[in-house]
Amino acid sequence: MTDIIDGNAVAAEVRTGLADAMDSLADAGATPCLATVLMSDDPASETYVSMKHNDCEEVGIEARDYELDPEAPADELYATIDELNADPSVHGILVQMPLPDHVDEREVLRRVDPAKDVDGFHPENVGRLVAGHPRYKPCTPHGIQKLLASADVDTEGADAVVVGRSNIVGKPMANLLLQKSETGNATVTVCHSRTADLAAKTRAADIVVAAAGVPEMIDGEMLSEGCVVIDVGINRVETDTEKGYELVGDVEYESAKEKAGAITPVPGGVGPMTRAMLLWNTVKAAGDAEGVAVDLP
Ligand SMILES: NC(=O)C1=CN([C@@H]2O[C@H](COP(=O)(O)OP(=O)(O)OC[C@H]3O[C@@H](n4cnc5c(N)ncnc54)[C@H](OP(=O)(O)O)[C@@H]3O)[C@@H](O)[C@H]2O)C=CC1
Ligand SMILES: Nc1nc(=O)c2c([nH]1)NC[C@@H]1CN(c3ccc(C(=O)N[C@@H](CCC(=O)O)C(=O)O)cc3)C=[N+]21
Repeated sequence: MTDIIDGNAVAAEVRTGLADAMDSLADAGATPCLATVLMSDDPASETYVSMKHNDCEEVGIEARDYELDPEAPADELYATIDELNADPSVHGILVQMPLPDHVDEREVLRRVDPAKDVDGFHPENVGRLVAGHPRYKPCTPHGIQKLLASADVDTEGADAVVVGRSNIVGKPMANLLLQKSETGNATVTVCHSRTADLAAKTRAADIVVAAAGVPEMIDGEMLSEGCVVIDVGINRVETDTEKGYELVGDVEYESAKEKAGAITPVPGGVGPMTRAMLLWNTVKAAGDAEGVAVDLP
């Protein structure tokens, strides 16, 4: 029987598990606060930001919403970040990606105070992760670690293939799996659009993490019997339905499910975990900033 890894359920456990830390912070008179900054009118980005606000409300994190006109000068965004960096009541800052073309994304990532960088994208936090002493793990790979643990997947000595080498998913995922730690110790191969024979790599893998952004590119033929499949892809594919689109992953779910020992669905797999780990990082940020020891799930 294939184990369908339920991201909604594991994410709900993470949110419930944050209650102890929230209590410790409340005892110290502190309320964690996340500021989200949206400079886009892309409907998907708007949906994600509003879901993040709902999540915050559920666990008692204060969420502040900053919205900038996508046509506004980049300096306005930089000034907003500076203001949030300087505000001691803000513990975490999330600048929703992608940003308009005229904004220098690298400048944005450098500009966020690394102590408030709950995405884990600042070069200092990236360096700490690679060096093996992370402060904030990027939410998607961190969430995937929790999903693997929930399904009792032993990464030690496993052959893991990560498809995709982006700074927000592929690279940090590969680094975490490689880490000399309980949730690492895998032998990691990172594939990308120039990989010569992707199917040969994925077929040799015990764990496949698909994060390419190409709908259903990995099918059952490309997988070995009993492997673990983590589908990060969130692709909107047009349909005749009322919504006008359907979400599909980077994995062809039906054929992959026949081969896999465990698999994450889309939606309801990695996505909810990304949001849950954002809360986790925000509570950690608040604990660090307020000098309160917090017990995190
Ligand atoms: N579930 C969640 O919480 C999240 C989901 N996502 C989703 O995950 C997917 C990936 O996101 P992100 O990492 O930001 O994407 P990027 O577009 O930044 O990176 C995609 C990576 O996949 C590689 N790639 C593209 N096509 C192929 C191919 N045919 N074969 C092998 N590799 C390929 C690219 O290679 P190259 O470097 O050579 O161009 C690149 O390294 C998207 O669908 C995104 O929506 C993203 C973040 C969070
Ligand atoms: N600074 C920044 N940090 C991010 O973490 C970040 C970002 N920018 N830009 C975009 C990507 C994408 N991302 C998702 C998070 C949750 C779902 C999610 O919750 N998905 C639900 C479905 C959502 C729906 O219904 O549309 C699911 O898979 O079940 C998806 C995608 C975070 N990202």
